[in-house]
Amino acid sequence: MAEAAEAVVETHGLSKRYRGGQLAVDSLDLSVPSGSVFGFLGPNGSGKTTTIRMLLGLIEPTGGTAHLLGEPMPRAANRVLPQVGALIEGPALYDFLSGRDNLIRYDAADPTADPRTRRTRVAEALDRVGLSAAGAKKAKAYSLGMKQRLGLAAALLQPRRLLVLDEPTNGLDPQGMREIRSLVRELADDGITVFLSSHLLDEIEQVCSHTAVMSRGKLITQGTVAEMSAGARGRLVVTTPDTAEAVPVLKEHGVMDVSVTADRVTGELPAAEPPDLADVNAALVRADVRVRAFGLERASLEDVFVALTGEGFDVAG
Ligand SMILES: Nc1ncnc2c1ncn2[C@@H]1O[C@H](COP(=O)(O)OP(=O)(O)OP(=O)(O)O)[C@@H](O)[C@H]1O
Repeated sequence: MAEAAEAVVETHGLSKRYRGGQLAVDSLDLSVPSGSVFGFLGPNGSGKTTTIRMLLGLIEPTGGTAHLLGEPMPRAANRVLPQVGALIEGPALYDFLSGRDNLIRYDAADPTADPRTRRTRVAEALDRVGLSAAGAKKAKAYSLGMKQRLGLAAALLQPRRLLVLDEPTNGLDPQGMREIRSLVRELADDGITVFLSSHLLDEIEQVCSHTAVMSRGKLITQGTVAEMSAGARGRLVVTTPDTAEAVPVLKEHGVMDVSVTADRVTGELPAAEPPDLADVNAALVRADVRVRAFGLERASLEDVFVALTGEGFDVAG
């Protein structure tokens, strides 16, 4: 029998009201299963960074509780944080030092790190993020993506149970994004739980097993990415040169919100008593609609977000 996975991050009623009066995080109940790649999704300003800062004990909550690796934060910070790697708002790097020397500085700043094994640890961390060959280059010659990978290497100098990454691909070009995403998958394969925030829906769909969706400081939903997309109904898509003839047939079968773009007619199936798709297809053929393709488009997380909030997902910024 499968046991419920232990929660690596658990919050109850976690809230933060900033001094200006703004309730940035409102009664958050979050549960991040061990071994997951957990995508913390929300538009800019929805409270993700504030939550991450509370989880890591960088700011005090104004309400509720947060547990990291089963221990209360910020009380147990000294015991917990050595097992947690974090990358928030890009790594602080010395531009005039090489990538390797930057890591040596990070390692030397850790009082628990044995100086005798420092060089090995640094070499292994560089190797893990694919920067061995570039290790001797000055950090100022690094691309943004390489700097971000160096930041990850710094977070991986010690064995970690949890990695917390705040918008790790923000500002990166597509190649840099791909590198970070595949690195995240590799780390998860090694058994590290990864908690990452993002305002990019497709990023969450590509790399995460689980997700929590935030809007205006509140948690809207959480669960596995697969369950969430399956829960939202996809749109019916008919590809045909006879769009004008297809529209009334779909409407007769209860399809709602029918719209036409080029040779595609799409519409939403009613939740109550959806028509049998075989009947809809047969009716199209009877009405001499020449059908090139017919099927349900998989629902995206964006559909889920829109269905739950009634708002568009603003990906600007
Ligand atoms: N130090 C602060 N003092 C007052 N208000 C703040 C502070 N930090 C954030 N806020 C406000 O709290 C809300 C949530 O911000 P937060 O940075 O947590 O959101 P976010 O989802 O991480 O967005 P982003 O991706 O833009 O960082 C915003 O309205 C923001 O303006």
